[in-house]
Amino acid sequence: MATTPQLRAGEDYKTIFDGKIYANTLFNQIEVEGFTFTEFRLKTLHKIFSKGTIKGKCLLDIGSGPCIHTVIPAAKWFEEIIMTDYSPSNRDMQEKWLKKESGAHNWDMYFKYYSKLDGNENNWQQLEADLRPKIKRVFACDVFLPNPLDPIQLDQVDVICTSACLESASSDKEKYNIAMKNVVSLLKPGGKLILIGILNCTHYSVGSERFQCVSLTKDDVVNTVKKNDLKMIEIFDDDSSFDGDAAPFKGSVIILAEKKQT
Ligand SMILES: C[S@@+](CC[C@H](N)C(=O)[O-])C[C@H]1O[C@@H](n2cnc3c(N)ncnc32)[C@H](O)[C@@H]1O
Repeated sequence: MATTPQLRAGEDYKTIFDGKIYANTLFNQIEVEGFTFTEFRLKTLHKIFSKGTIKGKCLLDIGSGPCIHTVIPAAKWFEEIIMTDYSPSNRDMQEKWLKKESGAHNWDMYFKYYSKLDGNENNWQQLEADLRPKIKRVFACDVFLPNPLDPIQLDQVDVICTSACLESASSDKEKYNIAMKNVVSLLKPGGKLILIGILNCTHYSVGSERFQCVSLTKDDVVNTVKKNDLKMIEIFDDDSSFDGDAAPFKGSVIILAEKKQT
């Protein structure tokens, strides 16, 4: 009889999570029949950033994992982009990509996809060359600390982007709310949050390990945003679902919100 794998969480991200396997499992393809989450994220982020209104000195990406797909279309609008993660394996993958070291994930198809959305397919290597020097720092981060970047004291930033992190880090809705509150404390009043959330997902797998996730509805996400000093600007949703063991979920949402002036 098949046994259900133990659900991993918290400190397991420091010891067990393998960023290389995660990247290879979820980020070796973009267009997958019946699975539109990746394309939904790329098209929506492209739409959000190509207006040229979401810009500033610093963009902070929270719980980046080994990934850079969220910040490619942001590069030209910011002086600096900071990537963060709780897992050392993910931060190592970030550093490898930045330093072009062996073992780095190959993100070429993502640069090609965005440059095609820009209507300038041949420009993808320029997008890559523009992004690398903008990512000046990769920090450790724990969304359950009042200052998630502790011991770093960062000036509040213009824009925060976070994708599938807060629900993966949280065991319940109360923790999800605390994580959101801590993350929003890093944002300037008037600053923008781009929150990418995966819905109705209880776990996801990385290799043979299964990680917990708090199951959220769209209303849960919207209500948590509104509870945390944020004003909704725009909401995008996708009803794509997936029932394979890698990440069973139903739906995803991207919220663009603004931190209220106090
Ligand atoms: C499902 S992955 C998402 C990664 C990436 N942002 C993406 O879009 O694929 C969840 C991420 O949350 C990170 N994470 C888990 N607990 C965390 C915590 N307490 N603080 C910050 N990040 C955490 C994990 O290390 C992992 O990279």
